[in-house]
Amino acid sequence: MSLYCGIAYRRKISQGYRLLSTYVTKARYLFELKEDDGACKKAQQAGAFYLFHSLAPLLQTAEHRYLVPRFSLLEVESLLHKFGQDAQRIEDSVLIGCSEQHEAWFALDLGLNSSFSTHASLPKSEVETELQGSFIELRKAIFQLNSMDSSLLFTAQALLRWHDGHQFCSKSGQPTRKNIAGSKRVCPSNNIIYYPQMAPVVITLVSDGTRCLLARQSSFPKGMYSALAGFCDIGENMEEAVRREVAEEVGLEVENMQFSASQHWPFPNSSLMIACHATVKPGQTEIQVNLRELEAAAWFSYDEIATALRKKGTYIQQQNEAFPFLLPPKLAIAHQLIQEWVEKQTCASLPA
Ligand SMILES: NC(=O)C1=CN([C@@H]2O[C@H](COP(=O)(O)OP(=O)(O)OC[C@H]3O[C@@H](n4cnc5c(N)ncnc54)[C@H](O)[C@@H]3O)[C@@H](O)[C@H]2O)C=CC1
Ligand SMILES: [Mg+2]
Repeated sequence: MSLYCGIAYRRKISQGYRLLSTYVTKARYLFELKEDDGACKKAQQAGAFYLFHSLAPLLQTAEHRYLVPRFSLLEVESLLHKFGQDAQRIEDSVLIGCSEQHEAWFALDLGLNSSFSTHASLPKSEVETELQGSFIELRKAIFQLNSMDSSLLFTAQALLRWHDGHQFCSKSGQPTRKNIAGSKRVCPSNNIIYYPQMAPVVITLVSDGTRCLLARQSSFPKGMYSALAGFCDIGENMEEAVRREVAEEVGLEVENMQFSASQHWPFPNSSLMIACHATVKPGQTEIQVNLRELEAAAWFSYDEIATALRKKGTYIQQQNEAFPFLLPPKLAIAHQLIQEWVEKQTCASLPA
């Protein structure tokens, strides 16, 4: 091969003929299904369906874990038929992901009102018997789900809830129509497109260098304390929201902050949790709790937090034990912030 030809060959490779990674082909495949109703409908044929009833996922118990069954299109169609519903109800389903082999995954709620079939919801307990599972409230199930299942079910529940709450155009009042993937809804009278929204929420672990600040709302489980959190106001960036929320909730001024990670959190509605660490000015650490927002807030020492992190057992077991306070569940990004803080404190205390 001549030198030129070799260079041309290399350029050809660099111009995108190289093999795309599995992640890239998966992302592009899902994008195509969201944009092309025909492709999405075709993907349903060989796809798999997660079933919900009034936003509770169908789960099967196996020892101390929950399994999340998936059903083929044929199985879902025969279930609908068995309970006197037309297969058109499948158009209420939403695309929630796909496997590396491009098996598309959908979620379908059998309990919410259907915009496609006049029938009401399927009878919950009979469907549970038929499918040998139970529809379990997601917030209760998260403690016994693995992270991949919980992430998929979080997305599914958030999307199903969004469609259920956005059946009409907020401008014309006309019924809106979802696309096959459920990635948008359109008003046929004015062509306004509605996209599923997440509300941005900042969550901050405030430290004064040796202690961290945790707070609780009356709605939290008994004894649980968490990092400070708050919805971003319109027009605010993350930094401004952190400063405002800390000032509002505990009367302190944040000095520095450092982004940590983010998380989709579907409870009670879809929030995008933007997590960061923040420090307050040394000497300016006197908490003044805003009792309109919080039930309590306090500084916690490294030892108290490290001991709480070492607590074993389920949430309920921990609650029953006479333990001064509980930390958020591992799945919550608040727990990750607290874990990071303890690791940082541990490293800082090691001899140089
Ligand atoms: N995943 C995690 O680790 C954690 C998640 N969270 C979540 O963060 C969210 C915000 O926490 P809060 O302290 O309650 O927020 P917050 O401190 O902003 O107080 C809630 C109040 O914000 C107002 N608000 C403003 N925009 C809102 C919106 N888009 N939706 C609902 N209310 C809005 C309402 O008046 C509401 O009562 C909650 O949904 C909670 O579930 C909270 C702590 C930990
Ligand atoms: Mg808050």
